[in-house]
Amino acid sequence: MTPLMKIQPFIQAYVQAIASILEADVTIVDHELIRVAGTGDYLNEIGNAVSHANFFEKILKTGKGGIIRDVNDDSNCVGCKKRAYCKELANLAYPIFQNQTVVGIISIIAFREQQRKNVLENMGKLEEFLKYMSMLLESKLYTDEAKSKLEEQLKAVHTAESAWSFVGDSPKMQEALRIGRKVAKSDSTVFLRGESGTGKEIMAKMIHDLSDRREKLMISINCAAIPENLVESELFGYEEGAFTGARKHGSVGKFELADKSTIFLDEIGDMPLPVQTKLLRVLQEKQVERIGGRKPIPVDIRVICATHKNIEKMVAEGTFREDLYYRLNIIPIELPPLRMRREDLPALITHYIGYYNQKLNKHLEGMEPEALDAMIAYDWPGNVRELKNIVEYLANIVEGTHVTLSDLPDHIALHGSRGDAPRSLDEMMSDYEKRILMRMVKPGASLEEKNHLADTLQVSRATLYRKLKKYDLI
Ligand SMILES: Nc1ncnc2c1ncn2[C@@H]1O[C@H](COP(=O)(O)OP(=O)(O)OP(=O)(O)O)[C@@H](O)[C@H]1O
Repeated sequence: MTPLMKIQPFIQAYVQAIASILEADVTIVDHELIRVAGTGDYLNEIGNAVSHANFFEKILKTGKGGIIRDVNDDSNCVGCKKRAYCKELANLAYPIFQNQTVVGIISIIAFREQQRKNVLENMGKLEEFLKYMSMLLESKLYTDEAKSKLEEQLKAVHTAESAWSFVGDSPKMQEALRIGRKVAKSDSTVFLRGESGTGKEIMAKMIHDLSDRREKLMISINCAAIPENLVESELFGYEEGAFTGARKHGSVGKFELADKSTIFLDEIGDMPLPVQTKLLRVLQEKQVERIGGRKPIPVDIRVICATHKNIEKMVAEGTFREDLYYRLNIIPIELPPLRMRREDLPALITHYIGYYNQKLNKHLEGMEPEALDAMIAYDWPGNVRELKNIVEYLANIVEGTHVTLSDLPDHIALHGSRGDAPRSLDEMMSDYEKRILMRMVKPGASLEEKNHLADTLQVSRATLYRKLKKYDLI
C-alpha cells in the first residue's frame, strides 16, 4: 500500500475541507497514479487509475508543480486517451513529498467555466496554497511513519520479553493478584506500590493484558530514567520549532502513542513538579497539548503508575502534588517484598531454573537442601529481580544437576545451615573457608599456581597445603 493510501480516510476528509473553502474540486493521487481522494465527479473514482498520465508523470518526475489551462489546447494533454471526453477545464497541481521523494500529487480542478476563470485569475495564490497543503500532508506522513516505526520497535521489545507470568501463592501475593485481575476491565487509575524488583511492571502488564485495551501496546515510561528537562517532551510531544534542537516535523509524545491503550508511568515519584501539573491536566481533561502546539489532542488512555518511594511523605514535604496524588491513588495495589513472603521462594526458584534451562540450554534440576535453606534465609533486598539474576548466574556456572551451598555467592551462602542442628562458629568458618578454596584452586592446578595462591591469600605454603588436604581438594 502506498504511503498516501495508508492514510486515505484522513486525506479524503482533508480534500473535502479544502474543496469547500476554494469552491473548486480537489483530488489527490499517489505515485502509482491511483486516485486516493477526490471531490465532485471524482468522489466515485477513488481507487481507480487516473488519466492525465503525461501531466502527472511529469510532476512525479520533476518534483515541480504544473498547470493545464485548457484541456483542448495544452501540450500536457497531447496523447491522452481521454482528451476527447475529458470533463476538466483546468488543473493546477503540486507534488506531495515524503523524505524528499514525490509520493503523490494534490490538484485543484475546474469542471465549470467560472471555476476555470477563478483558478487562472488566482493562480499565484492557489499555487502557494497548494504548496502549504502539500507541506501539511508531508508532516502528517512523517508523524504517522515515526509513530508506526516506534510502535514496531516497541512491539519487538514486547515480544522479545516473555509474557508476564506471576509466581506466588503467598496470601499477600494472592491478594495483590486478586485486586489486579478484578480491576483490569475498568479504566480506573491503578497505583502500584512496592520496593524495587517486586513485580510492579509485570503487574501493570498483566492488568493491561487482561483489559479490553490489550490489542494495543502498553506504553511504558520510566520517569526516573529520563533527564528532567526531557520528561515533558517525551510525555507530551512537541511541534516543530518548539525549542532549540526540536526535530523537524516535531515529535509524538507517549500519551498520544498510548491513545486507546494503557500508559505505565514507572517511578512517578521522580516526575518533576511542572510535569506533574501538566499530567494532572491531561487526566482531568483527557487531552494533551504538545509543547509549542496550539490545539489540544484528545486521548483515550488508562493510566497505571508505580513508585517505590514514600509518596505520602513527598506530599507532606511538598515535592509531590496532593491533588495529583488523589487523582492517581484510586486503586492502590501493594506488592510485598520477597522477605515478607519467603514461602514464595521455592516456587520462584523452580520457575526461574526452568526459564534459564530453556534459555541457556542447561539441565539444572534443583537445589541441595542446604543451598535452598540459604536462599530462603537471605533477605533479598533486590527482590525478585535479584533472585532472577542469581538463578541466571547459577544456571551458567553449576556443572552438576543440583545447586550446592558452595555454588552460591558468598553473601547468600553465609545464610546457609546444615540440617536442623545449630552449628558452631568453627563449623561455619570451615564451610566458608572450604568454599573460598574451592573457588580459587582450579582442578589440576600446578605447584607454581598453588604457591602463587598462598602468596595471594597471605598464608604460608604449608598452611595452604594443610587446608587443601583437610577439605579433600588435593
Ligand atoms: N511474582 C513474580 N513472578 C515471577 N517473576 C517476577 C515476579 N515479580 C517480579 N518478577 C520478575 O522480576 C523482575 C523485576 O520485576 P519488575 O520489573 O516488574 O519489578 P518492579 O517492581 O517494576 O521494579 P522497579 O521498581 O525496579 O522498576 C522482572 O524480570 C519480573 O519478570
